[in-house]
Amino acid sequence: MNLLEVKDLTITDSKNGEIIVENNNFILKKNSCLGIVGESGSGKSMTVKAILGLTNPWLKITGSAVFDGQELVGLKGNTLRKIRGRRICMIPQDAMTSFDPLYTIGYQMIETFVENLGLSKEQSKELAISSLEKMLIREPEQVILKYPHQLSGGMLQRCMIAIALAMEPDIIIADEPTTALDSINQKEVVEEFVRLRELTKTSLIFISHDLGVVQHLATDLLVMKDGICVESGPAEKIFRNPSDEYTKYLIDTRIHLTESFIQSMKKEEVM
Ligand SMILES: Nc1ncnc2c1ncn2[C@@H]1O[C@H](COP(=O)(O)OP(=O)(O)OP(=O)(O)O)[C@@H](O)[C@H]1O
Repeated sequence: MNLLEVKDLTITDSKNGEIIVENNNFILKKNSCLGIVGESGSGKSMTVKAILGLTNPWLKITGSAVFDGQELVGLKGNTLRKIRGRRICMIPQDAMTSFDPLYTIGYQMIETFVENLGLSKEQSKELAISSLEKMLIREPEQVILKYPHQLSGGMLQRCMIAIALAMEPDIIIADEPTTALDSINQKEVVEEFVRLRELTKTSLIFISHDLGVVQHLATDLLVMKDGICVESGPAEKIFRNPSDEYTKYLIDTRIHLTESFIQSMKKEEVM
């Protein structure tokens, strides 16, 4: 079943007439993961922000994005805010800036659950701890007492994923969630997303410029370049037999990078 159906989504900067994203089309099926890939500035973030009504007012959005039977393009105020908070959750690039430095992680998780799920403070605290446990975070009772600066970027990102998990949304959108992390934390966070997909029936849109990251998760792919979708379809098929030159380039660079990484690891082993 299609959960989100995007048709001819176009974003134009009304200040200068520049087209930022042109005629984007894709479908997110229930219980699937759509990977949106492409280099920086190709329009990946803009595409999802437009769907969620998070773009600046001078950007004109045309086309359609139907979520569970409801058109999102042109939807205003409270209705969209409710969908955004509860049914579609967005995990940002940098968790460090998403948490308020003045409050503990627990306080912020509890506030979110009280407000969005209508739970009591006590129930919200229990949910905070159990959702951190599901993300295999050790000593969650201690973690919720910490302030953001006392935790690593990877840990904060895992807390973000735990919040999204607890909200049980229909869709989680993760916008380059590993970009701000070092490679060890990146690997861990990707593993959390794999676990999240196994634990829940939540559908996922995972944005990344790194095909290697997406490869572990995506069931479907959308490849973007200069605001245009150059290729889309089942991930396995695209990885096996890409039809677009740019997709081929992305896959080749990825293979090259992986090979040089393996070679450098071998060298270190010899030394
Ligand atoms: N507020 C804005 N007004 C006008 N143009 C914008 C605005 N924000 C971004 N853009 C432009 O839109 C284009 C697409 O940006 P977008 O952030 O979607 O790219 P991206 O593929 O997500 O890149 P990244 O991986 O760096 O996040 C860029 O050329 C950018 O300069």
